[in-house]
Amino acid sequence: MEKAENIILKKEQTFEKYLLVEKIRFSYNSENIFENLSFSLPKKGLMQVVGPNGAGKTTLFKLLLGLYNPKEGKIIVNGEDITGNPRLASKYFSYVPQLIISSKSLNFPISAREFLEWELAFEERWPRFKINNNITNRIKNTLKFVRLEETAFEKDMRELSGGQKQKVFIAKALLKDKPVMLLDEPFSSIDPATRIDLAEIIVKLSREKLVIITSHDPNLLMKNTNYMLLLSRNYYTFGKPENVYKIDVLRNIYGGTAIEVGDKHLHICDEGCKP
Ligand SMILES: Nc1ncnc2c1ncn2[C@@H]1O[C@H](COP(=O)(O)OP(=O)(O)OP(=O)(O)O)[C@@H](O)[C@H]1O
Repeated sequence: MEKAENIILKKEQTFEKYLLVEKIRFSYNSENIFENLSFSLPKKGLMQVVGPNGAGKTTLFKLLLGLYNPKEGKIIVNGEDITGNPRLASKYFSYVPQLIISSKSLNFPISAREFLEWELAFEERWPRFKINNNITNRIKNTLKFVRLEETAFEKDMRELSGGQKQKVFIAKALLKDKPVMLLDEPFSSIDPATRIDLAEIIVKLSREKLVIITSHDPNLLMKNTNYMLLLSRNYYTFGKPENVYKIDVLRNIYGGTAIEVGDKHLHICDEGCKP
């Protein structure tokens, strides 16, 4: 029989390849979004998923969250096969969806603090859950961690700016304290100053957990990025930025809108920039 301490050790073991995506094939209809997609990540750090509209970034997140079953392949977290199983996936992942600022559904008349209290009440399974000072303090500390100004804690969410709302949603995900955080385009519709603020928060988080973000502007976090997944339909490259974030790879993905500026600074042109 196995000794008790061995069993405990096994339970606490962290696999070096903490998140393993293995040979994923996925399609919504006849056309494959992913074909043989594989990558692996350690327990901590930052990965940026970069690719043009429709490349499959959000689909990848939905696969990680177990919301879709791939046609082939597996997703394994810390040795546990979570493929197509949202309940198992929710043990490991928290998710901040892309914030669509124009969405009326985000304009609910509830304060940031109340919103998070409700979130926590929903997460806690014990029936006598009551909001007390400890819970309120935990929420306030989380809101401070994401650098939401204290004057915004009690404001209705509909009065908050896009950046402030984004921070509340990151705080909501953080309260769940899951080992992997997925952020879908956290910088979209956010003003430049708040982007820098958010970027610093993301870097801080990536020292504690695995953070995966999708982005159209990888340069903002490039210095602190440990891995990149560059995606376009049926083509992908994965690796450390110094090995994969190269102009020829970007041109494969973005075509002529990928440009090299000055001293090897890579840039993906949007509407306001002419290649
Ligand atoms: N539920 C669905 N049913 C059918 N096709 C879908 C569905 N969801 C997404 N798609 C298609 O799959 C492709 C990948 O979509 P996805 O949203 O994952 O791309 P993305 O890289 O996140 O794009 P964006 O940068 O615009 O957010 C797109 O062509 C999209 O139209």
